[in-house]
Amino acid sequence: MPHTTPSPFRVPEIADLHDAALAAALQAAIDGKTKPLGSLGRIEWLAQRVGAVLGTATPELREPQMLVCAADHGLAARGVSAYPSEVTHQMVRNFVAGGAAVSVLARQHGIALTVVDCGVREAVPEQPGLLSRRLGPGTQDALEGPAMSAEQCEQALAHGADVVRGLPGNALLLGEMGIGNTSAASLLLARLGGFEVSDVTGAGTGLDADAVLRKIGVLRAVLQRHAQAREPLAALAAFGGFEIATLAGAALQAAAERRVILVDGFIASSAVLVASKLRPHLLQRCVFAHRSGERGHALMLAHLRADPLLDLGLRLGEGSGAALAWPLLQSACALLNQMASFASAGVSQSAIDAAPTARAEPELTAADASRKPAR
Ligand SMILES: Cc1cc2ncn([C@H]3O[C@H](COP(=O)(O)O)[C@@H](O)[C@H]3O)c2cc1C
Ligand SMILES: O=C(O)c1cccnc1
Repeated sequence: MPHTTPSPFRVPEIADLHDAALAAALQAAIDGKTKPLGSLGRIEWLAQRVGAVLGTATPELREPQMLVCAADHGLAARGVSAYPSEVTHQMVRNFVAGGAAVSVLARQHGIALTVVDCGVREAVPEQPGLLSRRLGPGTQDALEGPAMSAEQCEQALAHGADVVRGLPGNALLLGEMGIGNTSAASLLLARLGGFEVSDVTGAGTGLDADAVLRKIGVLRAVLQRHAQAREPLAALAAFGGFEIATLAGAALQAAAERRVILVDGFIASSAVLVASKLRPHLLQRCVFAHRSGERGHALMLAHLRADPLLDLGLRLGEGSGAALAWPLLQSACALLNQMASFASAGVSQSAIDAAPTARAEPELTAADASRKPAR
């Protein structure tokens, strides 16, 4: 049964988080800890980021929520994935039954898991842990027309925002499932990032080299078919999918509520890409969990000027990389809140004046991002 949206979607305002006094207080707290200056490396950046999002120098993460949005793609019938569309609903059942990678990792780390059927071809009945926000049995074939209508796109965004409003806690982890969705993510990145499609298209679930070339050919034709779809929401409607649009709405709402947003791999990043084109300050609330092995993710991260926490060669999706990175956020907060300071522990500080270059790495600059997509 289709879920009716309570109200039309209005893209929420997302304020600039920049707060020099808080950043200085966080830096002073980090530098005052009993360790050589800058020695916790990127964890110091992470403490800064989480503190900035939660608006305090003593941040506490509460009730983390993993949101896995699932849907099918009309384009999957064009042979752009190594697996058939049935796998989407089979995996949705697996998520809820607790047997998927993301189920195991979420359980291990005490992260609540909510799966949303945004339009899986074969509907899975609503049950504990599974919400139905279906917009149909998958998107249309993007080679024939837009993957979804403008109304469906707006509905999906509204669904994502609505689901987040109903979740407790102050941290949201983004995951997804949908056979064919690396194609949608590549299309969104090519169009919104201005990249050549062959530079941002990869093997997904495991296509061989010839099949990747055929996939690139299909995606190039889709881009030509929708040459006019240049605005973020027009591109989202043209290329899909329902799960990516729902995640984009979820990210916008989470950002408006000042939740920490932990982004998984290539596909979750594509939802954040769309959302950030609508509201650039959203990126101040994001932590990118890892650099996926999927071709295109390194360019996506560079385009977003993001430096991810992990680089493990993951190419799974589901939110698995976000769940793996989660304990690093917990550690950053624990260190900030529990480590002794030089003053409290009576430890002598360096005799040499603090060298500014030894401090936590600042955000990547545009120049850095183009120079070093890798860490
Ligand atoms: C068993 C299985 C479990 C998965 N879990 C995530 N994905 C991942 O693979 C899909 C994207 O790749 P493509 O665009 O090539 O279809 C998405 O569903 C993604 O989450 C899976 C894929 C499979 C086969
Ligand atoms: O990085 C991802 O999200 C990804 C990569 C390959 C297949 N599915 C997901």
